[in-house]
Amino acid sequence: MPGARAASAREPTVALIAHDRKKGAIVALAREFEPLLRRCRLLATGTTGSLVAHEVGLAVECMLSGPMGGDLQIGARLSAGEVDLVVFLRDPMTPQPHEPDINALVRACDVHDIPCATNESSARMLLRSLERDSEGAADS
Ligand SMILES: O=C(CO)COP(=O)(O)O
Repeated sequence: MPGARAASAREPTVALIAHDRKKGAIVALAREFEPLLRRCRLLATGTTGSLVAHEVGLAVECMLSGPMGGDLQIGARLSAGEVDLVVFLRDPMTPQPHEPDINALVRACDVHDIPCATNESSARMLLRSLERDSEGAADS
């Protein structure tokens, strides 16, 4: 996958983002993949990042909170080639005031062909794949 492109040259950068009703799910995912995520560079929107850092003890570079422009900041980093994988647990049941920013980030993933998981099952698949890639890189 495209994320593997950069994984061999440097540690992969993973962006973590979750809407409020998905905060518990992102913390659970971060706990589940903690050994992998510890070997990655992590970016996150503000509240998500603080929560993951506090609850799981991972080092996270926090952007602004999503509604204040954090999704756009991650989109800019991604467009500059600095993000390898995005986990964006969106809440499909709650309208968001910054819907255009959310769409812009998901669009940036499509424009730059960066894997983007928007639910927990797909996040697990992508993170497992990254895990396998990083184990392969460690073996070679
Ligand atoms: O709103 C978000 C993503 O669109 C998430 O932002 P926070 O992590 O700051 O809650």
